[in-house]
Amino acid sequence: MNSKVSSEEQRLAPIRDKIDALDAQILELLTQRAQAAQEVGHIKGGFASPVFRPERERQVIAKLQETNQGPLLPDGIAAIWREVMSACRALEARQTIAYLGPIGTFSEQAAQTYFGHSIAGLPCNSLDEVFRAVEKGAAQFGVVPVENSSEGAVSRTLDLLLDSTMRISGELVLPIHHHLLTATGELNGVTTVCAHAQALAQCQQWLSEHAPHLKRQAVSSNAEAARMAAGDPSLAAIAGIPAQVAYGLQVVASQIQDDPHNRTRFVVIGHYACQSTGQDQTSLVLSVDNQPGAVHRLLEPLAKHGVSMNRFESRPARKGTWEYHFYIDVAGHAEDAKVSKALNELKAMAAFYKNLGSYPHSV
Ligand SMILES: O=C(O)C(=O)C[C@]1(C(=O)O)C=C[C@@H](O)C=C1
Repeated sequence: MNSKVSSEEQRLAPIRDKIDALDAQILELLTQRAQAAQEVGHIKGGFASPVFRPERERQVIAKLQETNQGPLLPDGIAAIWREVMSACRALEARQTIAYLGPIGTFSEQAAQTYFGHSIAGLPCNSLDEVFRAVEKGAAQFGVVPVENSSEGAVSRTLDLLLDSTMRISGELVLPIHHHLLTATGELNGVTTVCAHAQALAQCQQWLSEHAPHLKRQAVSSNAEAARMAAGDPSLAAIAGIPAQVAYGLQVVASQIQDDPHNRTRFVVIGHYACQSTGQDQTSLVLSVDNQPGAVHRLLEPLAKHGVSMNRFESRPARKGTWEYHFYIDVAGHAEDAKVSKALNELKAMAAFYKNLGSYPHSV
């Protein structure tokens, strides 16, 4: 060992001893926390009530972020306590979470980010299957994409939310970084690039500039594209790092999405109705009779009661007529006084009204 290394080791040793001692204390505290969660689990078991409480988990994280003095960043606090609560929750009952598979999709990453890693994942072949899995009780919750910052709404999810009996009980926003991947890390012999249609659209400028010769082929998911590219030297895939790792691919070019801030918003679907936390959002689907000014009038109760609208999206009602469903997110919980008044008035005016759920805003 040279003297530089040995002096570094000498200085590190006492700090590492301190870290070991702190870890032992953290483990002791985590053990006590896990035992408390087990007690909560026994009480809930007696009432046959749900294990996962998104509003409580959000409160725990928000309170810690408020009292945190640094140097840990708020995102770090959220990531650590999501995993802590995931492990504690699994002691009460491991939750099964359905998402669009196969393994390595952004949906899987979203499910693990939101629920932590102490879950049983249920990868599904389609968004329809995710909804069915939760409806039938094969999973307690599902995680589905609703909108992307570059490509807009995920229309199949909107249609399924409209027809489903399930509620939205949470949301999360995930940065989406796409990479060009092949089995060898090179493009020699590659003729076609595969990805989900949304990913191809999110990378279209980059592909036109840097790989105009590649044929573009839309497949059911980016992870499926990665799986295909792993076994076929004529294929490249566009996918994220989880898919690259899952299928043992090499990166040809990283971060090829046209918008560096590309993000996707996911919602958590299930049967659970969240209580108010003071930091909530409510998602609605509405339609109005086809009359001049009807949409404007419909939204008046929101302004009147000071409820802000976070999102407004329209989808054809799929009846062969020029009718639309409006997907609206408003700030607040449906049981908050002013939101409740606004929604009652809005419901009275709408030709169709469905509350998809009130849930805590993402932290
Ligand atoms: O407070 C509860 O209801 C718990 O079950 C405990 C706990 C936690 O670990 O803090 C775990 C699971 C729930 O989703 C919420 C919180």
